[in-house]
Amino acid sequence: MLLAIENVLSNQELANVRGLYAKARFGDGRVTAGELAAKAKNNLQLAANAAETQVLTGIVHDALHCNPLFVSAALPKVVCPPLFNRYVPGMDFGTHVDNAIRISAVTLRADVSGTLFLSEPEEYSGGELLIEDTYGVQTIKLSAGSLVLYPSSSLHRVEPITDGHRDVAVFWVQSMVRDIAQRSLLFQLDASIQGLRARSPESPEIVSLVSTYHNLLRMWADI
Ligand SMILES: O=C(O)CCC(=O)C(=O)O
Ligand SMILES: [Fe+2]
Repeated sequence: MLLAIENVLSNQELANVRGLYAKARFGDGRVTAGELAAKAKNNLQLAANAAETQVLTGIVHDALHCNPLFVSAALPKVVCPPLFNRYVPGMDFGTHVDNAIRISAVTLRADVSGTLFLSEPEEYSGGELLIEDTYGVQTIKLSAGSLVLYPSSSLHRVEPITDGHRDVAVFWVQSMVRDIAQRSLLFQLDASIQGLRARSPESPEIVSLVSTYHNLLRMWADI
């Protein structure tokens, strides 16, 4: 399941993040890449111990956990501290699949990968995120403050940047529901319940659908 979520960061949060990016000093992105990804990865990254990293991590984590669509789609058990990346002209990230296990301040199994866009699409050329999913290759370039989520098992790449710079925060989620098909069903069911609630709040079926949602979650979730 590939899902774009708009306006995950408010204008104020985005301005704060961009202010911190403007002050930050970036190093080589390969320091956190696994053996295979290191060959493909060609970008800049904020060090985990840089002064700005902790503040940025707090802003992104808070925004994610407050976003009902993110919570419903990812059913997060653990979200790793994001990597704060910048791509300048000539940089790219070749085709790869993300490591199954991410080891950082927290160790997790990567079920869901996320890119939170911090630059506007018109601020750089190239730099599309290409993700192979069941329906073919999807090309993603979202507005600043928006997010794409995709299964960590997907092959993906970032096309070379030819002008400007592409700032993103990338992160991985270990989901309470490991199985992607089960997670997708729960997401669809939750979306239907929210739609029904909005259109017809008095529907007696809501109680039974919510019960079904929770009973499926009880059956499938590991916490
Ligand atoms: O920059 C992106 O959108 C994705 C980067 C990526 O694939 C990675 O860091 O593993
Ligand atoms: Fe990746």
